[in-house]
Amino acid sequence: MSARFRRIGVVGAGAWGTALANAAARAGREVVLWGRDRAAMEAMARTRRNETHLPGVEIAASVSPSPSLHVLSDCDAVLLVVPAQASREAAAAIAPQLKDGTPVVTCAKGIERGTSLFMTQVLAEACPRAVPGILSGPSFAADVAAGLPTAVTLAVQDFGLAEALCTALGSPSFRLYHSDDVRGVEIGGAAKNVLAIAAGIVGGRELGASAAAALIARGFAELSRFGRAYGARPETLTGLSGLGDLILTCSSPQSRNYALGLSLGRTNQFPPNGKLAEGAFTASVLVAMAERAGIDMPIASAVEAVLSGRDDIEQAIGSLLARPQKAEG
Ligand SMILES: NC(=O)C1=CN([C@@H]2O[C@H](COP(=O)(O)OP(=O)(O)OC[C@H]3O[C@@H](n4cnc5c(N)ncnc54)[C@H](OP(=O)(O)O)[C@@H]3O)[C@@H](O)[C@H]2O)C=CC1
Ligand SMILES: O=C(CO)COP(=O)(O)O
Repeated sequence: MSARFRRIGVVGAGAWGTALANAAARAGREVVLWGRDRAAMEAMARTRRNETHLPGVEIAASVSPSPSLHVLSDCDAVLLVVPAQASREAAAAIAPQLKDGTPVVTCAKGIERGTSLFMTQVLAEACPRAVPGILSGPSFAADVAAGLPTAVTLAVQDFGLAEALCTALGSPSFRLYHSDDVRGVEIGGAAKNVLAIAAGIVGGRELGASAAAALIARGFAELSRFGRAYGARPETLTGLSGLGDLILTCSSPQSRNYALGLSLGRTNQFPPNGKLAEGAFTASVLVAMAERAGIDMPIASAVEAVLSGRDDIEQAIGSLLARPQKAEG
């Protein structure tokens, strides 16, 4: 039993929040799962299911779903698991409840539009008394909830705290690697979502396995260039939260970002189900930040041009094929 992190708060009862609540319970923690929809949280407490966001999964006995923010006041650490663009609002809402110095680990993958801030920077502004961290890596909520083997990275500036949090939340099926490269971890998660939309387009247009592999390799070059410019360490970019998550998200229709691209590639239409694809919200801010830093990101730029309606899919694919790099890197 981790005496330091007995009680964990999970803020956001979507697919990933619910899966992480169960993972923390599996690690032996007492968990409160907060969601903003009172009726949904009451139903979750009663039925032990979250059929809206994570169907077919039983919520563990040591997870207490609640619509009340007060339940966070005696949490030893909090996971913030809402969409990237909602993170500021959610962090500000929980801030008055938390004890000074509570670790708050954001699990969102994106960059805030309007401010161009990474997720832990948003946290630092909206919840200044918390210690910010980030959890990211290749992990579908359904896989984690099913207890399938997954491995992700949790980064906090204080390496010892990162290690302690990993010990408290990890289990044999949910392996947590600790890091103090906060920026590197958050960049990987944000950038890979945009690149996965391009991978989906390539899949949807049936351009072949060779093109799919080229897209991942060249996408990784873009992610790495962006990461280097914004302070990521090389070993983080080649690790779980960078290359690892890029490979997962660029190769599986289970990914909502890939599925968005797949639909665009097949039918030129957005998918009808309206599921959260973070890359669609991150593309414009990622490309603008790349331009400001003087970085070439042709794949991300092609995605942004399609999403903003400037290019159709044929133009986007054409611009990718027409822009060979002089040298790799
Ligand atoms: N699903 C996955 O496999 C993984 C997801 N992630 C990341 O986790 C983040 C969340 O994704 P995921 O859980 O899948 O998304 P979902 O769409 O399943 O759930 C999002 C949840 O956030 C809640 N929410 C939205 N806005 C607010 C707000 N302003 N205040 C409070 N709660 C809010 C929603 O509430 P309501 O139901 O009321 O709308 C919903 O419960 C994303 O950044 C995603 O990239 C990371 C790894 C894996
Ligand atoms: O981040 C994820 C897996 O690591 C989930 O990917 P999607 O958000 O594209 O579904």
